[in-house]
Amino acid sequence: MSKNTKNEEKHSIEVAHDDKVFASCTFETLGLHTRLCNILEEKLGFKVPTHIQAQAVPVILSGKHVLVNAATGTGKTLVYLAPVVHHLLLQNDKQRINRADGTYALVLVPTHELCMQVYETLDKMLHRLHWLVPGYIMGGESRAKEKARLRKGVSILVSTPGRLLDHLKNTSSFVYTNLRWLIFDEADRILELGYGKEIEEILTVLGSRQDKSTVQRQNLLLSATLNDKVNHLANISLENPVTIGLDDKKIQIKPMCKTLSSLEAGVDNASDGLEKLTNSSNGEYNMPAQLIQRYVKVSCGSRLVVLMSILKKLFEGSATQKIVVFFSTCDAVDFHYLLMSEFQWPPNSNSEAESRLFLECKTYKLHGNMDHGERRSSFNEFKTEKSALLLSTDVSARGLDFPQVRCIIQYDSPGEATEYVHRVGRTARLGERGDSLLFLQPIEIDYLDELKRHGVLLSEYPLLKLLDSMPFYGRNPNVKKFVSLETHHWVLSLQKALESCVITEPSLKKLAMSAFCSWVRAYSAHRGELKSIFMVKKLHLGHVAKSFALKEQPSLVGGSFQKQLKKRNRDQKHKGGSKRRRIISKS
Ligand SMILES: Nc1ncnc2c1ncn2[C@@H]1O[C@H](COP(=O)(O)OP(=O)(O)OP(=O)(O)O)[C@@H](O)[C@H]1O
Repeated sequence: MSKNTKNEEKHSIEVAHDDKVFASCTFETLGLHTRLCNILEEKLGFKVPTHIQAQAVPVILSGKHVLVNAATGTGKTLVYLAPVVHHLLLQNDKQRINRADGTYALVLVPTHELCMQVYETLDKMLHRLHWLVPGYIMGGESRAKEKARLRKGVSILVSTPGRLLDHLKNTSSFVYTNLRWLIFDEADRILELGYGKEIEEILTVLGSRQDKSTVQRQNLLLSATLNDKVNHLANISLENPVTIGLDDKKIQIKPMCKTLSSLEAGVDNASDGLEKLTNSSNGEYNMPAQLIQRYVKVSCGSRLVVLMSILKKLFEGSATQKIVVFFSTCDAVDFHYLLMSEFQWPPNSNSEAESRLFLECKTYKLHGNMDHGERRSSFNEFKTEKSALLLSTDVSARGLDFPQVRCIIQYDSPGEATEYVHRVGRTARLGERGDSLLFLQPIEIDYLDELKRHGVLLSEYPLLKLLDSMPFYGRNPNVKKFVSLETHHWVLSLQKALESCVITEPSLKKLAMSAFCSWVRAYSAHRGELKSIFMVKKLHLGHVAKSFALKEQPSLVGGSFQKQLKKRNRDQKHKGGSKRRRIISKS
């Protein structure tokens, strides 16, 4: 948690350090409207603020521009929503607010799911305040319906950047002359996804309005991790900001001459501001203290078997088990989803009664290539399940609040350390316990040093112990213990069974081949220093194929893929930069 004692002194808030999550004050003592405090308790069940809420809410109430950096799952959503609702309640006490006033607060978020999630919290907060209208707009929804909603008036609007810009430009009935708050939630991710240009345009459109208007604007930026792009966004959007949750070493908001879009393209690395940010990118992350973080070292060809075994063990070991597994591509999610929904055990069983699914759990998937309806129902259903498995790309990595997720498995490595932090942040939220497991191949083990640079330390998962304990092993007393992973009886048998399943099911085989191809492409798209850890030329493509339960590397894919790789390398040399990974995992 933050060490920003200045703010604590300023607002005389006593934050109890004996409790790791909650502060020893009440929402009233933070200065929030009594009506809002009642709603927080009765509608949301929030009795006392979390530490970050206790620290940040009074500062935000004071009207300052604020940059908030706090660990995942510490309640940052309320940090910005509560002061906005408070001020609107006060305003309404003096002069009635109505829909025709248009939008008072804009919340920008990177993904649809986060948009819905923030909207739902807001909706609960405004339940009894009928004159304050919550709303959301986001890509993929009907523009006409959104236009109609905006025409009627939305007091607090949650949006993804592209769609907001669209309405700012094209919906003349969208009233935002009273806009008082502009909030960027998961600010770094918005920029990671390539929305830099849209953000600049949004700031220009809203900024020019602000010049003409008498309304005073307060801008807020929030994220669990920061990078040079957030520094730049902070620089162009915040005036004399208060930073909360940051020590001075971590970030210095310093003028930078670059545009957000040039930062996205990795152009002009030699600016003054970037020097400061190199320091910030070496800084330690705020991780939930109770999170148990481990890694498992697995050679490429055994990855699938190990994943399946660990999942089986976890689901059989507990009646209520909620797990999220992260993959690097949509194709990989589709393949593993179908495989896990079809793969039977024991294999080749004659009797239907004897043969069951290898993983007997409810399985969901979530990625950006799914249609909106499917994506929404997956998200909502997994949220309400007590025991289930979610296979996902990084679309779930940011901000999503799935209750009671006990374990995060990063089957494909996250790339930058910030992504690691957000992925594991889907568990161990608000002081709850949680485990995380990172898969690494022996050739990738230096990634642990990259995490260590940010103060993230992982212990090794006892893999052989797990494999020795699998039931199949018990039936074969002649097998020697302490054999290597690749020659382990359980591993060999399960791999064989998985390969037979894939080869006999054409749709599965097709998905495996596409997933193989996009996996290697994603692997080759790691940026900067990570390129020396995740080196595609060190991969044995035959073993990669095995990890998709393919007996051999698909020859067709291999040839064309090598050509694609060479072309990509040539293109990157010409462009002098890499736009890379986010394009593939734009989830
Ligand atoms: N004061 C509170 N009392 C009880 N629960 C709370 C309180 N504040 C927030 N929560 C709950 O804590 C969970 C995490 O909150 P939230 O999603 O805002 O965290 P976050 O810091 O934004 O996480 P991330 O960095 O992953 O986006 C949510 O389920 C939210 O409802």
